[in-house]
Amino acid sequence: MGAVNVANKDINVSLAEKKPRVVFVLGGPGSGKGTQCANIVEHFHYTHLSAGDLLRAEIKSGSENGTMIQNMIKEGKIVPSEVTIKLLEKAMLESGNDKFLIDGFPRNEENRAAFEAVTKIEPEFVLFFNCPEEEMEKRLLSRNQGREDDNIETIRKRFKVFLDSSLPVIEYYKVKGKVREIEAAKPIGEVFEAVKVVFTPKAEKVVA
Ligand SMILES: Nc1ncnc2c1ncn2[C@@H]1O[C@H](COP(=O)(O)OP(=O)(O)OP(=O)(O)O)[C@@H](O)[C@H]1O
Ligand SMILES: Nc1ccn([C@@H]2O[C@H](COP(=O)(O)O)[C@@H](O)[C@H]2O)c(=O)n1
Ligand SMILES: [Mg+2]
Repeated sequence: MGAVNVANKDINVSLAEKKPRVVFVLGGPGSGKGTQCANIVEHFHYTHLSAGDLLRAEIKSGSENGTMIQNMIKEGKIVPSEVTIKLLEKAMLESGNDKFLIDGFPRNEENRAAFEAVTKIEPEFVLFFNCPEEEMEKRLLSRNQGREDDNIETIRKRFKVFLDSSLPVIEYYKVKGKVREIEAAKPIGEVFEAVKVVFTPKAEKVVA
């Protein structure tokens, strides 16, 4: 345990030293976070880190936390922050980049406060994909990526967790003036046009 703590401390010191730029990408399940992050990476050269993808990779790796994570994901529940933050820190350090899209995190107040306390990183802004539930449900049920949580029973649980636990985090950042809200119930290209405006520096924006 001691060695683990020492290793974590080293990671935290170097992340704090690096002061990476972080954008949190939030929105309900199926709102298009991953899809739009892929576009942002291509155009703006961020590194995309999906908390859900990191957790799924952890299950596949045979880690000691794998079974716990798998059970939480099947139930649409939020994995303890300690686990997710360690995965994010490791991925950030290994990437070599200094700007990150952190997708699907922070998912609740515990995620938010723990990340800030451990990394001392404040997001530049929060990109929020706002999408009606019926559109998200339709997308998730036809995603066909073999995800164990893309079934109607788990989807409903995920929607409830989003409303109860994730929306308050978005509200927290709204009060701080950090939320950039995108209407996500449009075709992928149209959504990305709105995203581009958020990422384009003010000086480069063409005045009509
Ligand atoms: N604007 C859009 N219009 C129609 N379909 C979309 C749109 N954006 C994404 N999709 C499709 O919806 C599904 C969910 O998208 P995506 O995986 O990007 O969502 P997500 O927000 O990352 O979901 P999750 O939180 O479950 O990881 C995918 O099959 C994707 O191709
Ligand atoms: N901060 C997070 C993010 C995700 N999870 C768990 O993973 C599931 C899938 O997440 P996606 O972003 O890929 O949809 C999610 O429902 C949670 O069970 C988490 O615990 N903490
Ligand atoms: Mg996703």
